[in-house]
Amino acid sequence: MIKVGVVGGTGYTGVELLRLLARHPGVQLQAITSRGDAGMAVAEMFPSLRGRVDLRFVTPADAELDRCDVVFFATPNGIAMQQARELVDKGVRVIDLAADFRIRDVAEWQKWYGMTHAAPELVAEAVYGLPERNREQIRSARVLANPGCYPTAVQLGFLPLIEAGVADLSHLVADAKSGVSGAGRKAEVHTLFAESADTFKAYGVPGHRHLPEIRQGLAGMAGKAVGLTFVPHLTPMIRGIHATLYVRLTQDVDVQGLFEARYRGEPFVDVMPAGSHPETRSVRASNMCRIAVHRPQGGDIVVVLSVIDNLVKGAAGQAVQNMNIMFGLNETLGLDIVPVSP
Ligand SMILES: NC(=O)C1=CN([C@@H]2O[C@H](COP(=O)(O)OP(=O)(O)OC[C@H]3O[C@@H](n4cnc5c(N)ncnc54)[C@H](OP(=O)(O)O)[C@@H]3O)[C@@H](O)[C@H]2O)C=CC1
Ligand SMILES: CC(=O)N[C@@H](CCC(=O)OP(=O)(O)O)C(=O)O
Repeated sequence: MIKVGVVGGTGYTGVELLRLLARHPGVQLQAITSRGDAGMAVAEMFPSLRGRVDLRFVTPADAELDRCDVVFFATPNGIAMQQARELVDKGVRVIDLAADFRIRDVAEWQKWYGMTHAAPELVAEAVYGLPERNREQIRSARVLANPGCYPTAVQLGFLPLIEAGVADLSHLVADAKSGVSGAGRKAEVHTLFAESADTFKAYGVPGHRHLPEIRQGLAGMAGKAVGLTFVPHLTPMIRGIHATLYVRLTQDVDVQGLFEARYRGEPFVDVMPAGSHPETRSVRASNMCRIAVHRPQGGDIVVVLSVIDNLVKGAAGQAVQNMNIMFGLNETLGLDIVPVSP
């Protein structure tokens, strides 16, 4: 059994991790932290976990995380980087759901995240956990940077076209919409029901912190820098990301065949039949990314539609997928979930 610690068990990605780990046959939950609710039974805060998780929250200081085999950080940016060194030195593997280890250029990270990096030497060795791209490196990772939610949906949608060298790399466009749980559980005015329901808006147009992460990933696929416009939107739904991507083809290819070939055998990417329009509802609560590819009126613009659940393939589910790979388990263990519909 893999002994697991979760730092940040009271947040949305934290409770999603608990939902997945509680039914994972290879895992034993060892410690779940909360600073403010230490002492409370986890199942008292989250009755959905009654009969599944019998631990109480403990403070991070009391969690004895060094007794774990792996620790998930489901915490705000800037927390994992303070504790990862000590854990890794004690042989504990770290999976960070935040962005501390995602950007290889530390100066670039510091610019976008507005803080000084506490463990730049670990950034160099950290592995970016997008299994469809980095599966081999993930196996031996000691520090795993779990991708952001928008970056997961966007990168999986662009990947086959960029790897095949058929995309105009100077003008990639990603128009993405997220449910409100993407902003986390902490209280903020813009996520109040009366502020976020029955309305729709873009944000972060001049520059969102996922822009450098996506650009880095796409440049890695292309072998050179890419030009990307990324516009996130907040939609009045709880879960889900819908990314609409626009790519100009530089040569005539069978795009449907290209996507099907690239993702054949991938357990968590479903290339839908030509002409499909995937809904976020079709992946809700599951680790699946569903993709449809269009070429409107047979022109040279490809429109890719990519949907994920931001809390699962966009966070906790992908983190468990990465843990499975890191520990040599079947990659789908604990993740065989039929989406909730409606
Ligand atoms: N929501 C989403 O869809 C996605 C989120 N992410 C990333 O995952 C991380 C967690 O997000 P999310 O679950 O939404 O956030 P929440 O705000 O819902 O939860 C944050 C958690 O972190 C804990 N926490 C806060 N500060 C500290 C601290 N200084 N030390 C230890 N624990 C702390 C809180 O617990 P307590 O206060 O009880 O200690 C809480 O459990 C973030 O970095 C986010 O950017 C990534 C992809 C998608
Ligand atoms: C809807 C919403 O607010 N989404 C968040 C992104 C989700 C997230 O937490 O991503 P990171 O892990 O990279 O920080 C945002 O735009 O800030």
